[in-house]
Amino acid sequence: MLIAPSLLASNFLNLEAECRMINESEADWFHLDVMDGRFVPNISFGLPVIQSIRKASKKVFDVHLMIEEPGMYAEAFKKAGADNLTVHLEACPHLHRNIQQIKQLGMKAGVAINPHTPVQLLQDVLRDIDLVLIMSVNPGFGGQQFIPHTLDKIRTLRQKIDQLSLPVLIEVDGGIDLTNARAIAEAGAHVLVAGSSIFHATDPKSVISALKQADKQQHII
Ligand SMILES: O=C(CO)[C@@H](O)[C@H](O)COP(=O)(O)O
Repeated sequence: MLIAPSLLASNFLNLEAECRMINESEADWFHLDVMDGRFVPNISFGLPVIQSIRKASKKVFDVHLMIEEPGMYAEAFKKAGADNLTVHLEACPHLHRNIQQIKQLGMKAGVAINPHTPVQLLQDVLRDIDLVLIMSVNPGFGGQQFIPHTLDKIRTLRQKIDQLSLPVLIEVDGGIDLTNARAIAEAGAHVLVAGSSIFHATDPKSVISALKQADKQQHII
């Protein structure tokens, strides 16, 4: 199980310490949520912030673009330090072109889908991408409740990926904590994104370690 703490829930006044905590933890990726106030009704942070924290960590930078026209900025995010670049299916009328561009720039290509979007719509790009980001909340804000129907979407997608033997990771994002991580892992997720449950905890590193064991808990208990 890969763990990607979502920096959106971190203390922006003390980003250096938050980065240090992630570096010292068992987290695998930094999850970075970029919002434009158009595709989603919120504005977060962008290129200068990612460029700055790139100097503070060697971990994988997993950038989730909740923006319109992501193709206009793909090269800039590569230069800022993105390793994975994920665009929303709902924001991309030319999704295949966006995926090709991301891969040509040397990044892993991800496609995110909103809670109302069926996983079946990914069928014709599944062979071209490195990861699918299944949103388990409506994108735009941290601290929301996990939408239970997401579990069915994860199971359906995992079955398809296994059936085709594709090296595609399933990443799940929104409302994930220690109460639901095991169910999400059992449904077939490979990567868990968590914001509030990590950064609002008294001991964030131990939450990260516990989330990392989510797929093994049944053997521990
Ligand atoms: O992309 C998003 C929200 O749009 C997520 O990455 C959230 O930031 C996850 O935060 P929590 O739901 O874990 O607080």
